[in-house]
Amino acid sequence: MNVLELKDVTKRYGEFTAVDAVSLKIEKGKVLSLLGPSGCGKTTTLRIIAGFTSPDTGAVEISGANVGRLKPYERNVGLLFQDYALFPHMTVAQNVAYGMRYRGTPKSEIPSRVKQMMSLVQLAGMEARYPSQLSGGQQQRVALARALATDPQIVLLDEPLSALDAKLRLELRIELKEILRSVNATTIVVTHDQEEALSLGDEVVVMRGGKIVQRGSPTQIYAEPADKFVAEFVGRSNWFHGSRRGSSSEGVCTYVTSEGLAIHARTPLSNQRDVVDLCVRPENIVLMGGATSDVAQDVKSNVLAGVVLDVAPLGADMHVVVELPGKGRLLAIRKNVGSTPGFIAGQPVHAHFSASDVLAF
Ligand SMILES: Nc1ncnc2c1ncn2[C@@H]1O[C@H](COP(=O)(O)OP(=O)(O)OP(=O)(O)O)[C@@H](O)[C@H]1O
Repeated sequence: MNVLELKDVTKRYGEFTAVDAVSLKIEKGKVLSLLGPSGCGKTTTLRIIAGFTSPDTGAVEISGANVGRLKPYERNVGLLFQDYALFPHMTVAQNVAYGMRYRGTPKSEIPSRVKQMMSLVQLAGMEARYPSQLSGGQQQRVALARALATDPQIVLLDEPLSALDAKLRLELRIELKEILRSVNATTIVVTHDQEEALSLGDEVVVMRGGKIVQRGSPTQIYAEPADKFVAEFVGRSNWFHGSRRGSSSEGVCTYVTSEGLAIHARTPLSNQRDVVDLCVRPENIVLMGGATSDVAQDVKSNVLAGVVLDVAPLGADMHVVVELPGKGRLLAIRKNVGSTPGFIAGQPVHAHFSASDVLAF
């Protein structure tokens, strides 16, 4: 059963189309991340669902009912918006209770519900404080408690963690995920941060220019991006621009870059164009030391000779930049290297990656 359905929703501001024929369904208990660059229409989509903005065409249905005529407070929606701060003159408890009073929850039930919400967001005991007496992270947790207090059919979170510093952001992200799962909240979370989108969402919807360009599981979005935009926007990548040489062998085409690099890529028949952009994820590149490669290069693998330019040990991962003399640079990421010896700048290496790990657009 779909808790929310958007049917062909369009919103224009003058000549400008902010949301362009967006259709979307979300099932009960699922978390959907809406990801895209600034200005792609994420917030407008959320505002349309919440009822703050009316679409020009299309329909919004919540649990099968068209809510087009309902005011925001009449829609059973919980909100945590960027510009929807806590009320500074109200205590934490009053803030959390706010939506319940509005929605006509019996007065006698409110204190116990506030208590329940405070313990859910791990702030029990802070009910009497004012927002100014809380840290940024605590304020966001109160805002989340306020959004969830009415047990809404759908929870809309717009950049819920963006105001926090990096460490707190990560901590609260994990907590947010747990809380949403524990109350089985059907949620749309808007973010321009790809890591946040991939880690929070059961599914990710990528938007560009008001349109949905791809919807899929976090793994699909990363491993099978629908186009160059998604591949560039989600995750890190190395790019080559190549022209096809000869015909394909076993589904693998060879492309030559303007710098003269030959790259083999497994490309579906439908996409064997003459000029393509090629993408290799840094995690798929294996580096081997030594000036000569013992691995025979066949059409299914790529072996590029280079020299280590820079090594950045980033915790468990190691980022290695390789200079391909006269032919550009490559970033390789070695995961979970732990205490294994790394590479050093100036060291000759060979970068190996399979043709099936090369995406062609
Ligand atoms: N009330 C308005 N009047 C005119 N243009 C608007 C209005 N609201 C939004 N827009 C435009 O619509 C586009 C989409 O805006 P929206 O806020 O939905 O983007 P977003 O993807 O949420 O971006 P961000 O990540 O920066 O918040 C933007 O180009 C914005 O300038």
